[in-house]
Amino acid sequence: MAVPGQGDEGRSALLMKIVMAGESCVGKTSIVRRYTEPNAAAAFSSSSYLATIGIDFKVKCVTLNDKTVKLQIWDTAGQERFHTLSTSYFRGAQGFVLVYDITNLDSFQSVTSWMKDIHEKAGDEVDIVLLGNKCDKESERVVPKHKGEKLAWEHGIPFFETSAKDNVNIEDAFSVLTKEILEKKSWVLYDLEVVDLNENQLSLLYSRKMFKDLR
Ligand SMILES: Nc1nc2c(ncn2[C@@H]2O[C@H](COP(=O)(O)OP(=O)(O)OP(=O)(O)O)[C@@H](O)[C@H]2O)c(=O)[nH]1
Repeated sequence: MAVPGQGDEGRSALLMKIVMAGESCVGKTSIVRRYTEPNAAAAFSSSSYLATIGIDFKVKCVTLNDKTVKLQIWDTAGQERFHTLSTSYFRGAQGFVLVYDITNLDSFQSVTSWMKDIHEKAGDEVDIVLLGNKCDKESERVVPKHKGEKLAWEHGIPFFETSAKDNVNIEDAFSVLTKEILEKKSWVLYDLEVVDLNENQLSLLYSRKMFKDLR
């Protein structure tokens, strides 16, 4: 049986493009690191914050319904000056992790605008999971949990409160999202070959192949 993240990277696999979305500083990079890097906890030993410049992505292989699935997780920059660049990566995504910060009201109020961007660029059929991150900071909370639940319910999407810091609900959120994507009956997966052009930057060669029989 395939072991997630071990030894499957080189093999042709079903591929899902997942994009992180949400305002700056809500924790998108921290969530991706927590999910894809086993020792991500070390990242929280420092109080420094490095904004994502441009775009980055990580790859993680998981096994779903006995299929090896390569998750390509794009981490976009939330800063306004990168908005056009970030949203240009929405096209072709099958899933989105839309994040706000429970200690930042503006980040919650911008969720609807991010939803609009997602549907405009990626269509109405994409799967989205809404995360209220930094739930370890209960004393600084300004967005009640029920407001996040209500918003997610209005959009018909799953919702989790998460903490990248304490590793709360991160695995579950990605698991629910990837299962929803895989369960779509009329779904087409693209096999993308990721080419490492140099040590710092990655580019993509898209070789489109249809996978009709997913089960
Ligand atoms: N307490 C706490 N802090 C967090 C959590 N997630 C992220 N942070 C902190 O919040 C700050 C911003 O985190 P990032 O992951 O860089 O945020 P981002 O959304 O990727 O920001 P941009 O790159 O600007 O879009 C950093 O100082 C993190 O350490 C969390 O769950 N709990």
